[in-house]
Amino acid sequence: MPAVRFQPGDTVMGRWPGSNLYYEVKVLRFDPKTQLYTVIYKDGTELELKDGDIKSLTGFKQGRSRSRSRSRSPARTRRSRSRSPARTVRRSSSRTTEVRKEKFKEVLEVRLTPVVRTQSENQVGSRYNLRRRKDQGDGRPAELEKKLEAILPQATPREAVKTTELEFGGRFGVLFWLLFLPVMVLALLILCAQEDASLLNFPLTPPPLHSLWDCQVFGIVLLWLLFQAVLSLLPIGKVVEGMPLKNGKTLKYRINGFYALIFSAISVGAASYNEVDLSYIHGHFLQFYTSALIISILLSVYLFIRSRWAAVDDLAPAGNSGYVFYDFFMGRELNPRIKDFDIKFFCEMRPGLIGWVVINFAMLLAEMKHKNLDTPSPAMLLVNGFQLLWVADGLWHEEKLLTMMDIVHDGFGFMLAFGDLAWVPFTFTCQAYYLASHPSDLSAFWIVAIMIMNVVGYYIFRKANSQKFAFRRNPSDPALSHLKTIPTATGKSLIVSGLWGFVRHPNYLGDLIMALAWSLSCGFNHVIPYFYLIYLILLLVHRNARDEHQCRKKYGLAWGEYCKTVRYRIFPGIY
Ligand SMILES: NC(=O)C1=CN([C@@H]2O[C@H](COP(=O)(O)OP(=O)(O)OC[C@H]3O[C@@H](n4cnc5c(N)ncnc54)[C@H](OP(=O)(O)O)[C@@H]3O)[C@@H](O)[C@H]2O)C=CC1
Ligand SMILES: CC(C)CCC[C@@H](C)[C@H]1CC=C2C3=C(CC[C@@]21C)[C@@]1(C)CC[C@H](O)C(C)(C)[C@@H]1CC3
Repeated sequence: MPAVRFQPGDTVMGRWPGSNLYYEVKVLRFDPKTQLYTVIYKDGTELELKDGDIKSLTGFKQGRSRSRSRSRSPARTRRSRSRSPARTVRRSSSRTTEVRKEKFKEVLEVRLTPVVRTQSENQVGSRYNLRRRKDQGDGRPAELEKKLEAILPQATPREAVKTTELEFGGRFGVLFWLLFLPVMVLALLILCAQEDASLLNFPLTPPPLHSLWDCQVFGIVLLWLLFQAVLSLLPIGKVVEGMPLKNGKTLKYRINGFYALIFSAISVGAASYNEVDLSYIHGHFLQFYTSALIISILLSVYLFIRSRWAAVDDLAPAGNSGYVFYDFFMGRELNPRIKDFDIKFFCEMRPGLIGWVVINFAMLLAEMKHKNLDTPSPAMLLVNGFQLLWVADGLWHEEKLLTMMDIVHDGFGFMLAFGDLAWVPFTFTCQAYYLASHPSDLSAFWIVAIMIMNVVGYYIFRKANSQKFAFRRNPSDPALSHLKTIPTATGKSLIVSGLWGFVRHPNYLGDLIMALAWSLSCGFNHVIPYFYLIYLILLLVHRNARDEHQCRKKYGLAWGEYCKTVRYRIFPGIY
């Protein structure tokens, strides 16, 4: 075990996680169990750092002066301030490499700007705002980093950081979820199909095997996945870069989800026009679910096995505890790819999400067929319309997913594979599945009220998400100049006015209002159509807790101040 190099109270240079920037920090404590130092930055942010991410002040300064004495031009002497020793140590190769590295350091050099805020801005007084010099958010550092990677000798392989904070009930909790979630979806579908869909009427005998398995259905599901994969690979739509990874590199993604939706709609429409009976999906729904479940399990096993060969930098921070079931559930690899095909991004946005809309349409046809209707019921039309809008919106804004926790932080394991391929298409469709065989007679008043509710929810959801995305992309956008913000030590600010000043997650609130509108469309006869709403409340409350935990770590005191300014989490009036 390595010796403890620093003591509480020592002032050292600490690397800012995920970057090559070093700031002066004070050591607060060392945890021998996790081998992590808790350090405090000048703005009060507390973080846990590995030994390798801490340099002694003297070593750091020596590194700096060594590099200064080697510099020839005064300009370079000026630039060599706040230089990372890690980079100094690496400087052993040719002169050309050195010159290129100097250029790179210039970009990474940081500036400490005291931020003085006014009385009206919550009396914060002065503090430091750390910004990358010359990085105006135009992607130049990432590009330079890539060039640098290409010219530098390979760095010593790093060890993966072990996941110590276990979520979802830890190693035993995930065992429960692994078994419970697939069974719960099955139970939900069985109940939905019953004439009396009351919870009290749940059949106690298990369903016969033939109602769960059909080779043809399995083949159709595979074909659907293949069809969506081909659509995702079509050279249509722009190619964008994702968020920088731990090693500073970025991955490229083709954004063509909305085209895929249109192609899929045309294909399904053409099939229906040519008398392909889509209500087949309704009649074989359990078999479709079992097929999707099996595929998600096989995919998770494949992902787990291939993660053994993944590079340290490609591992997700949350899925590397060393406990097999935990890591299998959470996912070890962050962005598993086969060549340029990103499996996680594909699964999140395509087969399940577009499948959801197709299944809804199949349920609409099944309702008309079974109830001998010339037109679908108003409730079925509302559910189909609302959910199509939600899916189309998601695919239209597909690029924004690249900044979300699921892509940036979570590994791709059973939770997301099952969630994307089985949970989304078979539980999110539960309202349409329910309506296909249960009536919901809505009065004109209710129809209008539900439509208004969905419009209000959608407005809040879209405005909040778009505002945050636009602000993150360009905080100095004149269109956003009316927003009040709180600066943080990372250089990013937090919006504290408008929707983001009303509650801390207005986008969740909007999503929940929409979910309520969808459920209300199904009437009050049974609780089953409210499943989606209940799931979303639980998921978003939990997600909110996870996100706030991450933000507290990232933003330290500034986050605490944000919480004091914007007191409610998701629901106004509830802390
Ligand atoms: N139907 C479903 O099953 C689900 C739907 N969703 C929906 O997806 C959407 C996105 O959700 P999700 O990714 O969880 O969360 P958010 O889009 O809310 O992202 C949270 C992040 O936003 C940034 N942030 C938080 N507060 C502020 C602020 N005041 N100002 C600026 N930035 C802030 C922080 O990241 P940073 O500072 O690093 O930028 C934080 O980590 C939501 O609308 C949600 O309803 C989500 C999950 C499931
Ligand atoms: C198995 C579980 C109990 C939970 C699984 C959860 C996942 C299915 C969802 C977690 C977050 C999601 C999001 C979307 C789809 C569902 C999952 C993966 C989303 C990509 C759908 C499209 C939206 O527009 C969105 C806002 C981008 C969604 C983001 C979160």
